[in-house]
Amino acid sequence: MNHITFQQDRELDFIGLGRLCIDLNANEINRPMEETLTFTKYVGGSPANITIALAKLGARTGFIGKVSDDQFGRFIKSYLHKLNIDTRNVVTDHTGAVTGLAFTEIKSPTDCSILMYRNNVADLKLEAGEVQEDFIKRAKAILISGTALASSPSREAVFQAIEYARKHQVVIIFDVDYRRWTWKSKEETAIYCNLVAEQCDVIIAGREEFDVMEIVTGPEVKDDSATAQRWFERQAKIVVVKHGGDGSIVFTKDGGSSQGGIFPAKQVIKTFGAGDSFAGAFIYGLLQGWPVEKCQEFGSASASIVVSSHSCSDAMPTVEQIENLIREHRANSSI
Ligand SMILES: Nc1ncnc2c1ncn2[C@@H]1O[C@H](COP(=O)(O)OP(=O)(O)O)[C@@H](O)[C@H]1O
Ligand SMILES: O=C(O)C[C@@H](O)[C@H](O)C(=O)COP(=O)(O)O
Repeated sequence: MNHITFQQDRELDFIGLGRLCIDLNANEINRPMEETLTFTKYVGGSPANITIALAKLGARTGFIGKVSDDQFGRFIKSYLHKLNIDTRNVVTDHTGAVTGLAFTEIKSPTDCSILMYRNNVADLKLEAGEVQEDFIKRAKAILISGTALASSPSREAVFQAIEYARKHQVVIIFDVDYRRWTWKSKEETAIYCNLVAEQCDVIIAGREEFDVMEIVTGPEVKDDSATAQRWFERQAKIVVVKHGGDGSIVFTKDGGSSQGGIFPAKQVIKTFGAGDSFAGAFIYGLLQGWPVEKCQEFGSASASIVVSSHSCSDAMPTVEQIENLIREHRANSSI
């Protein structure tokens, strides 16, 4: 029991909506970008990573997005096919738009940053008329990535998807996924993210992301419990506040909360990807009907595996890998 009721008669467990991009992760780790010579190419984009995480855990998944009509767009689509992610609503752009690129700089395990190239990107060109109602109604849950709200027409496509999801009782999950380069101002981010969050059943964001959303609404004092309460007065049943290496707190509408720590990684390679792997495994747990504490533990263990790896998407773990890590951790803690 976890406060979320999924419609059981659905062909798909989960649909991700938003960007399908490329991550170019520095091969020479512990160096600044200026001195980096080579990169490895992976499928990336936060909602893509989350959907890939769920697919690797065995969920039946699909995606709504737009890719460029070039080698990168084709690489992304074929990667999704290999993981059995339904791409019937992944549209190909024909206006000359490009794939967003995220170059990652791994200066040290704790000092990582991302250089994003996002001019004229295909993902933000998804139009409301391209979102298929018939596809959304086949799913138990849909994830909205906040970055898809950064400009039109993708912004309207999100609102269209939410309309269809609500009409067909598809659980709506919002990952705020704030990438400041994509937005004109924090106020713009706050206004659109708040408009979406008030229609969502599950909201997942870092403390700093909630702070951005609270610029226009308050409160002045930043408090996780007060933040969650504000969304429980709307549609939300679960609010997750992420705190990086300090773990996370999951709040539920009935007044419950669960403070979760992390699974310390043996070797942290980089910190990005933690949020996406956490979200993927957490949502997987919700779909299984697990209590939120178990979903949170599963998410944290998944994040620990991804921060120990070079990639985000490729490194998303299987159920067995996560269970092994949790078992190992318990065995070590009881020594
Ligand atoms: N260095 C780390 N080692 C192990 N787990 C981590 C680490 N950093 C984050 N996590 C886990 O991943 C979750 C999400 O991380 P966070 O950094 O808050 O998200 P985001 O990547 O979206 O900013 C945390 O709540 C925690 O469980
Ligand atoms: O989201 C992007 O466009 C880049 C991602 O693919 C990248 O790997 C990343 O930053 C992961 O984000 P996080 O999980 O929020 O740390």
